[in-house]
Amino acid sequence: MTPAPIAVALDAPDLETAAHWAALVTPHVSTVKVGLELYLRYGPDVIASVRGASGVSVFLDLKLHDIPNTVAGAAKAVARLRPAILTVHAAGGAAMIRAAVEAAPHTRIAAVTVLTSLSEADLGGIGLSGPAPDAVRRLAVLAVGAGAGALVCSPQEVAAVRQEVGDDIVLITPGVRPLGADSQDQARVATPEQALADGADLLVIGRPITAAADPGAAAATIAAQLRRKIATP
Ligand SMILES: O=C(O)c1cc(=O)[nH]c(=O)n1[C@@H]1O[C@H](COP(=O)(O)O)[C@@H](O)[C@H]1O
Repeated sequence: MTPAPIAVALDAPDLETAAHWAALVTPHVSTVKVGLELYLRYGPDVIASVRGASGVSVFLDLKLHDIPNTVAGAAKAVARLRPAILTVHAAGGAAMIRAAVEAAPHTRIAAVTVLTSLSEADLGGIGLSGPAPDAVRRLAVLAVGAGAGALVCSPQEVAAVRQEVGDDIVLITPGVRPLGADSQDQARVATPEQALADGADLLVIGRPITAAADPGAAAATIAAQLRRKIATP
């Protein structure tokens, strides 16, 4: 069966747990995501551990955000690990995004627009006034212009971003919660089915899968729902 377009966020405190989750979910999903918690604790070895024998795509979520020269060096340092996707913050600006794209030519650079944990009130607090979709669209256009091949936004903006950037850009949505699930620290959320219907290519899902009693079964259930949605849109 084709794996569902889900990146499971392996936000685990230790490598054994992350590798265990990865083994449980990889029959059902296309991608696993390594974030700051694991990478800062274990470094490059973590990539091979979660990739395992399955050869699942690895999404390295380091959300780089610094001056272009520093980001170029960081992107080059991790490019040799051949992650399928590497994140940078779009707010780092066009030159920074371009530096990452040039430094990691075999990795898709995904620009994070506005974190899904930020509400409209939070945006005002950091000086990004106006509705979240406006800021997301602005940053999306800037990032694509700088060569980003993927964008990260919430499912609430994905339809608008798709309209803005067309079909060639991979749209990635965290902030995904099955119906009735706790949104926790996520502010701009939608269900997996809605995210897919609105044009997301890859859904990032962490705790709704990894905190389940059986992460493999949780991943299989969401994957089956998405496959049904793909078959009968
Ligand atoms: O870049 C990301 O993956 C990301 C961007 C964003 O705006 N919001 C966001 O939640 N994420 C990541 O997506 C994952 C969401 O996890 P859950 O909230 O547990 O589903 C975490 O690993 C976050 O670091």
